[in-house]
Amino acid sequence: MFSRPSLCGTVGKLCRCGTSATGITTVAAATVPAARHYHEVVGDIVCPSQVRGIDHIRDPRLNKGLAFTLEERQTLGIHGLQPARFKTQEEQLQLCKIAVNRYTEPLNKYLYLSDLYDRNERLFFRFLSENIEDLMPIVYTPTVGLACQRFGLIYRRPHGLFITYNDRGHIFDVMKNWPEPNVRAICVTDGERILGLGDLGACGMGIPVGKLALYTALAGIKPHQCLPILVDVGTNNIDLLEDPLYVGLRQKRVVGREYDDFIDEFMEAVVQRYGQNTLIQFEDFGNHNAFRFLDKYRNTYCTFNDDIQGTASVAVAGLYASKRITGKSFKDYTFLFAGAGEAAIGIADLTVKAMVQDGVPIEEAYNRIYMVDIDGLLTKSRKVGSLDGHKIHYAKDINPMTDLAEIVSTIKPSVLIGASAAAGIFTPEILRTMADNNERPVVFALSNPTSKAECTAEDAYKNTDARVIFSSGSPFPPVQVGDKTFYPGQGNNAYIFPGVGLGVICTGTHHIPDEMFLIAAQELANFVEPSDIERGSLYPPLSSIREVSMNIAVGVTKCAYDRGLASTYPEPQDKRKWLENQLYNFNYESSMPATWVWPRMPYIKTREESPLIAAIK
Ligand SMILES: NC(=O)C1=CN([C@@H]2O[C@H](COP(=O)(O)OP(=O)(O)OC[C@H]3O[C@@H](n4cnc5c(N)ncnc54)[C@H](OP(=O)(O)O)[C@@H]3O)[C@@H](O)[C@H]2O)C=CC1
Ligand SMILES: CC(=O)C(=O)O
Ligand SMILES: [Mg+2]
Repeated sequence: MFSRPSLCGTVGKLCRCGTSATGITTVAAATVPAARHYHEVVGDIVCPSQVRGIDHIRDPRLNKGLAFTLEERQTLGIHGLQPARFKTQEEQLQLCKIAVNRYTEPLNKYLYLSDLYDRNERLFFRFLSENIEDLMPIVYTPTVGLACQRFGLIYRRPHGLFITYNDRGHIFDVMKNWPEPNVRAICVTDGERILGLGDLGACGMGIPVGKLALYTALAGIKPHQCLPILVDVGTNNIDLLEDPLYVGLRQKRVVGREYDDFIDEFMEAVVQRYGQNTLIQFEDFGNHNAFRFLDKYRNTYCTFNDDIQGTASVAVAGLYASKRITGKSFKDYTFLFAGAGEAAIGIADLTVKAMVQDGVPIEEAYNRIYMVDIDGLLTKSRKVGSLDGHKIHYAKDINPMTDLAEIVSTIKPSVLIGASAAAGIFTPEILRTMADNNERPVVFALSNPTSKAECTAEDAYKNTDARVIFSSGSPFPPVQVGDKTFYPGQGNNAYIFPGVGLGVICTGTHHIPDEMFLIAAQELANFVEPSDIERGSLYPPLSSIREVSMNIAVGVTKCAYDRGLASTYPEPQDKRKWLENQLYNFNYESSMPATWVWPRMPYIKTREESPLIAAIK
């Protein structure tokens, strides 16, 4: 149980369930109004028996499908509303598998899962968490990109909050309409840079919904503690503005002072509604805003930018793991980034930190990193203004070059990292040059979705005599070269943000230092087994990502207490166990009231009276 004052909530009446706030005290708690307990069908402690009849089945948080026992069906007044058969959650999971596999189109699988989420929350999350290799590509990249592009067509029910520019001055009031009182983690986007697909405006909502589904599925953070938000300030995507199916504000993006004031108000409203330590994950904002907001809010709010910091962490983990194959240390690497935006700069900055930690002097670390943006190599001779922000650190005193193939031939990088959203720019020629210059070239094609990757896994292996150490942002199928099959790993921030999120919200961390992302990178790299490397992957299999998330959360928790950033006290001794005790229960719980029952229909046999019913678990 997280250390927050309102642990249970039934609509509008003071709680008489006897539940008390946890004995753990937190600084955050002091900022929240005095603990008042309400019973609601929301949050952590629900009193399921208070929602009876068909409403019980219609509530996805209470619904268990055919797993309601005879006693529960009697007690809840739902007897007869379902067929006679009883099914365990395990049987239901088997059915889900059959059902989702009936669809061949990924978008139809996405819709099936979305319906399941609306119907039966625990079944959805258990299904997702136990089948992550098959289902992550559906709820996340690449299919979530398609779902965003078709958002106006497929939108059905609210999975998050839309706050539009018309709500300025009233954002707190809009936030009050979200029914959950105990949100701990928000993922927010303004839809300006959705994956590598550009400005999708309000259709970008699919991204925070998908990210937060992974918070639960991969790190066990309770779903009611997660809130996806789309701040709708318009879109500059002309196709969307002209599309009759577009569901967002039909106007150009609000910019400048008005936009900044709006985001300021949003941040303040989050704190007012949910407390100072509410985690706010910025996702898929445009480049020019992403860095500004990170700099502006990182020391005053509990916030991080996933595209900058989460991506940095997963990529640096891959670099750590690559050293085990190349046998080199960071000081022997030369890095070339195709892209100099959120992801690339984030990775470069954290790589510098990792190199410095490995004993490389900071100037030497910067010297080892070359970057290319849309205008070519970052050089000192560039016009003033074209080296804005963080780019300046990586500009080199060499002749300008614009052709990536020429740059690769000249710089001779040992590591080539793509985060450009420019599909196919790692041409066969470039990959062959990487192989000519390195015994084991390292190539990351991190852009999402699959259609935006700098190269395919197949191209990477086939143009390097299969010597490449490869990873990609979106999943690629295994590649067969000769008699060997390679299983490329997925260099995606999904390995990082759920574990960081768990550690941060459990500890009530005030703000999140970069150090936590370096710790996360090291935890992830430590989890990589020789067998993963052997099969061609720099990352552990997705099926073990829940264990990875827990290790990351433990590392983040230690850091939060060591650095005095935690506000949940007392400090737990056994941090892993303490974290585990706060996780979501993916299994159905009893729907029977603890102390009293409605009279059962007298002609129905009880478990004891009927051997048939007694056999049902
Ligand atoms: N795998 C993962 O976990 C993640 C992957 N990504 C992916 O990375 C990609 C980029 O995202 P992000 O960094 O946020 O976007 P940004 O818009 O911040 O950065 C894109 C960068 O690519 C540069 N660029 C564009 N076209 C080319 C080109 N043809 N050659 C060289 N450079 C080019 C841009 O140049 P300029 O600066 O001049 O505009 C810019 O520096 C997206 O596809 C995104 O999905 C992002 C986050 C996480
Ligand atoms: C993975 C991710 O965050 C992105 O592509 O934007
Ligand atoms: Mg992103």
